[in-house]
Parts: sequence; C-alpha cells; structure tokens
Amino acid sequence: IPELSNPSVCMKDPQRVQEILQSMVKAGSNTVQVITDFDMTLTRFAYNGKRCPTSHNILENSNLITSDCKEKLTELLNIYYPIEIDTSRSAEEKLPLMVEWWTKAHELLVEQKIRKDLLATAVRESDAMLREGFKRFFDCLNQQNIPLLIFSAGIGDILEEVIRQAGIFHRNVKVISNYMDFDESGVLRAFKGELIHIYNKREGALLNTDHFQDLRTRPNVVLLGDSLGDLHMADGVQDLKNILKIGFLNDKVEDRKQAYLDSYDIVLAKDETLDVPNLLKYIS
Ligand SMILES: Nc1ccn([C@@H]2O[C@H](COP(=O)(O)O)[C@@H](O)[C@H]2O)c(=O)n1
Repeated sequence: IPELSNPSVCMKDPQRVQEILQSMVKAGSNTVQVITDFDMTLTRFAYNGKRCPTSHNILENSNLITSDCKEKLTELLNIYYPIEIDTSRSAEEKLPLMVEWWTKAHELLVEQKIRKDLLATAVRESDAMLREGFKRFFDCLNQQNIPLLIFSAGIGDILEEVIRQAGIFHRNVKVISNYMDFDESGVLRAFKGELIHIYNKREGALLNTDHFQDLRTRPNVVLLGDSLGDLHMADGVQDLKNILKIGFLNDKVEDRKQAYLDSYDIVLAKDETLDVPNLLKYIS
C-alpha cells in the first residue's frame, strides 16, 4: 500500500496495520463500516498557514453573529482550545472544562436568534475546507455501499450543509452531532438532546444503539479522528472484529506524538489530505 510510505505516516506497529488490512481485505467491503470525526479530520486544519474553521467557527465568523458576540466567542476559544490540546492535563481534568466551553458557546449562539434559512449562505460564504481527496473518499464509500458515520462534537446543521454543498451527502452517510432546535418561525431557541463534546463520544455512541444494531453484520471498522476522545466513537459497535484507527495529528505534533502513536494504528502528522484514508479503495 504505497500511501503508507507517505512522509506524514507514523506507525508504532506497521506489521499490525498490515494484518488488520489483510484481514479486512479478505472479509470484503460488505463487512466494513467507517466512523469518522468531522472538524479537523474531514476538514482541513490549516491552509496557506492560516487555521481553517471548525463547524462552530463557520457560524461564529458569519454575519449572523454580532461583533460583541464574536469577541466573547473568540475569548472562549482562546481560553479553552489550549486546554483541549494540553498534554499535561488528563482527560478527567479537561472534561468539565470542555463542557463549560461548549455550554457557554451554545448559550451565546442561542442569544443571537439565528435564522435557519440563513445557514446555507453562512456556509457558502465561509472558509470551510474539506481535506484534499474528500470527493474520492465519499464517492468510493458510496459506490461500495460502505456506511459512513460522521460523529461530531461540532454543529450538525452546519456540517451537513458543508457536505451537502460539496455534493457528497450520499445516502450511505449518517451524522451524529449537536443539532440546533428552531422555533416555529425558524429562529434558534436551543440545542437538541444531550450535548456531544470531545470527551463524551462513548456515551453518544451508546445512545445510538439502533444505528450500530443495524450494522451488526459489519464488524470491521475504520475509524478516523483527530483527538484521543475520538477513539471512543466505535464503542457502540457490535461484535467488533477488527478496527483500524487513523489519527490526524494537526497541532502540537512533537508534544502529542507519543500519545497518538500509543492510541492510533496510523498517525498522520501535519497531513492535510485524505490520501491515507483513501486506502479504503483496496478493500473492495
Ligand atoms: N465553541 C466551540 C467548541 C468546540 N470547537 C471545536 O470543535 C471541535 C469538535 O468537533 P469534532 O468534529 O472534532 O468532534 C473541537 O476540536 C473544538 O476545538 C470550536 O471550534 N468551538
């Protein structure tokens, strides 16, 4: 698999990766499901040296938000993002702080009385960027009828719009995320259901047992993520046989490399493409 020789690829146990892939190829594409994170996994982390927006940022940077609110949201980002990627703090320590970030940001967004019918324009006018090779990735999975679950702590309405506008919201795609709740006149009044943040994807997975029950004949999983919390996205998979975990290491590479190598089978350091996930084409 030539993609595994890319300079961005790091593996603690290449032999194990080979074995997992061989086992999946042997079992065939009808035994495979893909579970992926969205922000900074399907979307780019940076372009021309500038950070690309997350689904939250797409909304936060849009003209649907007042400048005063933008300022407050940026303050939150400056406080909490360094905590999110801080290797000196444990997940247990970070968890309540992440809940605090998401909760405060969602409260601010709700105060903005955002209109549902303006979301598509906000996405169209944004700097949202999917990773290079995204079309091949989505189209290949669709052609092979491989289910693709996008499991995101971002904003579902926004990320759906990103993939709809990119022409890749195929029928094999399902999304679990934070969805906005609009009142009868189409104005944002709350966020629906249980909050999903980067450290409770296990709980989110276990709440969606029906999805994983429907896919119980697909015990081979390819998981794509960019945080250690994403490793729990497959916790609801039934009768799991093989899992190939591919992790994008976008930021603080040297500080976090060892932890990622210990957790993900393939680590992609500062790789803005989906070239390696596109190795799925070999599982036909
Ligand atoms: N107010 C917020 C809260 C979170 N983020 C970022 O979103 C990412 C979560 O989405 P996934 O698709 O990766 O699950 C997370 O990494 C946060 O940095 C944000 O931008 N604004």
